[in-house]
Amino acid sequence: MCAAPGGKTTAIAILMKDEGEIIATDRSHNKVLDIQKLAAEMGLSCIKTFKLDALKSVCRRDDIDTLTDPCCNNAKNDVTNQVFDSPNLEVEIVSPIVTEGLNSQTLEDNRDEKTNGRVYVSKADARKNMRRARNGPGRNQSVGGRVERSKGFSPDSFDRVLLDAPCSALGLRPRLFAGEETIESLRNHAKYQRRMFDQAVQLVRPGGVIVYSTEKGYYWVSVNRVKLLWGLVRKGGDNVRGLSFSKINYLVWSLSLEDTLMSYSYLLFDLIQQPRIGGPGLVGSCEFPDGYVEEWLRPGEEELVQRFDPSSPLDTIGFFIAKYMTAIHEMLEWIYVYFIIANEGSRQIFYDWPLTTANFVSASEVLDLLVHDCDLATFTRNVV
Ligand SMILES: C[S@@+](CC[C@H](N)C(=O)[O-])C[C@H]1O[C@@H](n2cnc3c(N)ncnc32)[C@H](O)[C@@H]1O
Repeated sequence: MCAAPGGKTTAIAILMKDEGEIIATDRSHNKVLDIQKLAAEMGLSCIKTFKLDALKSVCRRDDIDTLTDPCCNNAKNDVTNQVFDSPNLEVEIVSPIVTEGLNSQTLEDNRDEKTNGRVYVSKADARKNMRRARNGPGRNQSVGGRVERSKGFSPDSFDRVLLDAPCSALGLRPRLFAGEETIESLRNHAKYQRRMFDQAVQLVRPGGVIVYSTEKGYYWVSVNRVKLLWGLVRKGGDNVRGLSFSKINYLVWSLSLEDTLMSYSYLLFDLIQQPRIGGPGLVGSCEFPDGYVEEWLRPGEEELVQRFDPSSPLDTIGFFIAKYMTAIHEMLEWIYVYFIIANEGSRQIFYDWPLTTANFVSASEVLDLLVHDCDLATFTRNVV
């Protein structure tokens, strides 16, 4: 997910010796072309690319039920069948677009001379221009190409998911400190990334693996420094210099099952050890000026993630990686069960089940129930 321009995708394909199957998706049409181009340059053929908004990576249940969605017409088939046997995939042809130099000035440049220099741009065009400015034309700006647009994939249909979430670009060279973000924008960014993660959770099969990576400045900012920066924020307004509030620590926090969980899917995942090349994550919490407290990692969790700190002796950009494996992993015999209340179809209310030995049940029993949408009655009958 969020695969363009394809650096990690092609690296994975090489590790797989160009065997098996990799689905690489990105929401930007031109960037999907970049993945194709890179894969072709490297002579890799196991990569299939799609234009797909990561927030809509999972096809809707009614699409599965009504068999109308070409990508989801056979929920139990593997990815290959869902996607490539489908005759109805939409194919977009990109015509060459000239977007060189497109920036915030673009709207200004859209002046209609007949209106004496007054700017008239329809809202739709303005949005389109903004999108192009944000996504960029990609390296293939003068070359048209075919991009298949996916309508999403069935739940549980991937062995592994790499979500390389878009970042706020803080902590990236050359502009480590851009100072353009506001508290609100950073929080929204975190929510956006969390929604993507939620999709990844649904896509991966039980027992599968998710790797979440993002280029962030946040993780290399020490707790004290955050507090210091917040001091500056209070003084200087809403502009957070060089500081990006991020989501993965929050996710990890959720995954520690101490928070109200957004989705029961999180119950199924656990951080796992990984080859260590970066430093530990941040432990503690951060209080925002409005009183909101963001919890970071709990003691013991910091070694399960990797944080790359540009201010350390490592020659690195700010970066963060966490790897999750579903709790069905054989090493995990038990999981802590939360009550899931099927609140008229929505499973958003969670009640903590007191932590006693009696309340531990076999992971496979619970997972069987949780993975398949069960209602409270079934859950109670079978587990409680
Ligand atoms: C950090 S870059 C990915 C880098 C890539 N994984 C690599 O290693 O070459 C983030 C990507 O996320 C894409 N992106 C941003 N929002 C998206 C969304 N909602 N759905 C899909 N892709 C998105 C951007 O177009 C961008 O290509």
